[in-house]
Amino acid sequence: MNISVLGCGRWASFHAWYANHIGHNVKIWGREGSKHLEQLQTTHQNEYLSLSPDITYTNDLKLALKFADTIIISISSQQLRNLAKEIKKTDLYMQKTFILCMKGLEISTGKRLSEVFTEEIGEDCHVGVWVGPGHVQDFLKGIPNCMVISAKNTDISKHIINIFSSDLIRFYYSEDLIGTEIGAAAKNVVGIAAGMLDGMHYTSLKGALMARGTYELSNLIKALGGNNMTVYGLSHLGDYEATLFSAYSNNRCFGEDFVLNKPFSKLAEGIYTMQALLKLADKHHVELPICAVINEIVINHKNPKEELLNLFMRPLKAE
Ligand SMILES: NC(=O)C1=CN([C@@H]2O[C@H](COP(=O)(O)OP(=O)(O)OC[C@H]3O[C@@H](n4cnc5c(N)ncnc54)[C@H](OP(=O)(O)O)[C@@H]3O)[C@@H](O)[C@H]2O)C=CC1
Ligand SMILES: O=C(CO)COP(=O)(O)O
Repeated sequence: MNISVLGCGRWASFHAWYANHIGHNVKIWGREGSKHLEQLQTTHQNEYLSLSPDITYTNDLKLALKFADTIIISISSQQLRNLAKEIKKTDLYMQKTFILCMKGLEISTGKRLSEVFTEEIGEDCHVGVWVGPGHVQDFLKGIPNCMVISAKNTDISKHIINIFSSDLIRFYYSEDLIGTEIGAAAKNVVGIAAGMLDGMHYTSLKGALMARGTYELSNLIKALGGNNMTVYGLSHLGDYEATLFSAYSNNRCFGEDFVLNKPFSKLAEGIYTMQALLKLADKHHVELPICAVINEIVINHKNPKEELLNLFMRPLKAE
């Protein structure tokens, strides 16, 4: 089957590798001037992986959309609306299946990525999200993982699972798109908090962080109309190992480097997501103490140790 991958960074290149690995024909699209695209095109590799020479490349969005009926998108979440507008202009999206492989929320609106995409494109295509734990580095070593697909309609999820199942990735589907997307995006904020604890040598507080992180997110998911139990599934709690404990997690590394005053240049989606989550929390009258504290530290430059200790050592409160 033909698969197009829109995006050519860390996770998009993994998707291209994976689709090729399980026998699909793959075309990668990158925007005009993309250094990532140029590197892949000329060397067939990047800092994470090597790609088969069978994979083709383009910076022509129309060519990428014509190539396949199943299209993976993995770019930075804040750019999805712009890309969706470009896709809309091509008129080449009808009846295709778009799979959003990103973890974020739109900072200006708090909207989930499937909402953003559907708002721009309309209902003439199928949209699913593919999230859950997984790092390129682990998959490339052959270590399998479980991931989750969600869509408005379960038939779409099952269709995606049929195309992409393998011994390397075992899929589950979730009927709770709201909980799945919020959970996937929010785990990055908890990952930043975990990295800060690591940087402060307070790693043992990660147990409390996990207990309280799931609790506060479950309240938000419920208020948004999702299932509060989804937070304990693959998209959120199931991704804690890969984010709160993994040396490969950009979000955890960002948090650690932040408290150590070291620069961090890779994409840490949690920085944007925490701001979107706080808007949602405000609108729906839900408290998100962990998100609020991380926001105070990162955006308002409050003292990390003081803020995090205040968070966990708050006055008497029933669990
Ligand atoms: N287990 C999982 O499900 C994982 C999910 N992710 C998610 O994948 C997403 C991407 O992360 P990652 O690959 O690390 O990020 P990278 O920074 O490595 O790649 C981002 C890509 O987005 C592209 N891009 C940015 N803006 C635009 C735009 N306006 N139009 C088109 N392309 C654009 C960049 O293009 P350019 O090449 O020009 O810079 C780059 O190719 C994130 O949401 C992340 O959370 C990441 C890892 C694992
Ligand atoms: O989502 C991921 C692992 O499941 C990747 O997390 P980071 O973006 O923090 O590296």
